[in-house]
Order: sequence, then C-alpha cells, then structure tokens
Amino acid sequence: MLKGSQGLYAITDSELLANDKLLPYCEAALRGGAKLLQYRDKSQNHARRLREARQLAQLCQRYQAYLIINDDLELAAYLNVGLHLGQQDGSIAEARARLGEHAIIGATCHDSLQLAEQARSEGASYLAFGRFFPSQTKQDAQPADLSVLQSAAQRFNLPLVAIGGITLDNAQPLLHNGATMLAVVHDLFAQNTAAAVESRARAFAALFN
Ligand SMILES: Cc1ncc(COP(=O)(O)OP(=O)(O)O)c(N)n1
Ligand SMILES: Cc1nc(C(=O)O)sc1CCOP(=O)(O)O
Ligand SMILES: [Mg+2]
Repeated sequence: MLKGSQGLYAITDSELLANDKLLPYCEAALRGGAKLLQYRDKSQNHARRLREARQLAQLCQRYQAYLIINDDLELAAYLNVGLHLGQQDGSIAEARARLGEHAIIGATCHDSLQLAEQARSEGASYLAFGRFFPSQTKQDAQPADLSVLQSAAQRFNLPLVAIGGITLDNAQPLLHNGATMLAVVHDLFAQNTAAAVESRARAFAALFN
C-alpha cells in the first residue's frame, strides 16, 4: 500500500490545532498535497478522540490520503486506519496481527538501525528516524544524525520517514540522504490561516517533484 510512497507526512498537534482548527487546517494540508496524516493527541478524552479521528478518516478518504493514528491500536482498529508505534507503545508484530496485512503500521527508530531491523522483521510499513533538528513540538526527542538515513536507504526497502524540527529551509539534505517522507508538525501547522497551511503544504510537496 505504501511501497515507493514519498511526500509530506502531516502530524496534528492538539495545541496548534485547538479552537476548531483541526478539520480546516488538516483539510488544507491534504489539499496542499499531504500524503499521510497522523492524528497525534495525548489526551484521555476518548470520546473527543474518536469523534475527531473519525472525521479525519473521512477527510483522508476524500483526498486519497492515509490516516495514521498515533499510539492507539484500538482506535486504529476500530476505524480501520493506520497506526504509528514508538518504542514504548507496544509491539509492531501484535499490531500487524490485529490490523492485518494491508494496514500501514509505522515504527519510531530514533537513530538506530537495530530498532529499524527489528521493526522491519515485525512487519513495519515504514521506518521513522529522527529527530534531525531541535523540535518545538517534542523537546525531549532523541537526536539522530543524517548518516542513519544513508545507511537505512542502503539496507531497507521501505519508505523512510524523517522527523523532528523539519522546515522548508532545512529539509533538502534529509531527502538527499535518503528520506522518502518528511513528517512535520510545527512548520506546517503553526500558521494564522488554513490558506497559509495549504500554501506551506504545497511548498513541502514541491520538494518531491
Ligand atoms: C512519523 C512519526 N515518527 C515518530 C513519532 C514519535 O513517536 P513516539 O516515539 O512514540 O512519540 P510520540 O509521538 O508518541 O510522543 C511519531 N509520532 N510519528
Ligand atoms: C512526534 C515527534 N517525534 C519525534 C522523534 O524524534 O521521534 S520529533 C516529533 C515532533 C515533530 O514535530 P516538529 O515538526 O514540530 O518538530
Ligand atoms: Mg508514541
């Protein structure tokens, strides 16, 4: 489903997208060309998370994009959408068994080829490396060097996602070193209007042309 995919991977943020910005800003990111949209919400409000995730799933269908749920296997299974798991979020193998062979399941690999190999062996659909730059969204993210992308590109036949402090101005070297997708929160969604989000997304998407 995801093999050979490349492009912008938008990740939501409950603070940046508060005050009813979630749907208009995510639709703008999709209109601007985001290929994957990750719903990342750390609250315990399960009713709101289900409502918002269902709305985002409908949006992604309209724009032929893929919705990825962060952390929450049950929510991903309920909505029949993708899942992203970090090193503390449970087993890729169990998620693959639960979601089936066609689901997109991504893995956080930080700067480790060993974590990437483990994720690949358990059935991950993509491998995420980072952070490559200081992140305003996740200040405690573990740093990674560009060289891990070079090595991963030589070793794995999977989409390679770069994440962490990515902007239009610093993204090029990530692509030159093997990233096939750019996962972005702040530089995409920290805008005053939905139109500005669409324009930013188009600019990120143009990096892949
Ligand atoms: C595409 C992508 N890459 C990495 C992460 C980070 O996941 P994780 O380490 O589980 O941290 P949280 O995002 O859950 O705080 C991600 N979410 N998406
Ligand atoms: C969710 C996340 N994970 C990271 C990792 O390094 O695994 S960095 C990060 C936040 C990315 O947001 P921004 O584009 O605003 O830096
Ligand atoms: Mg997580």
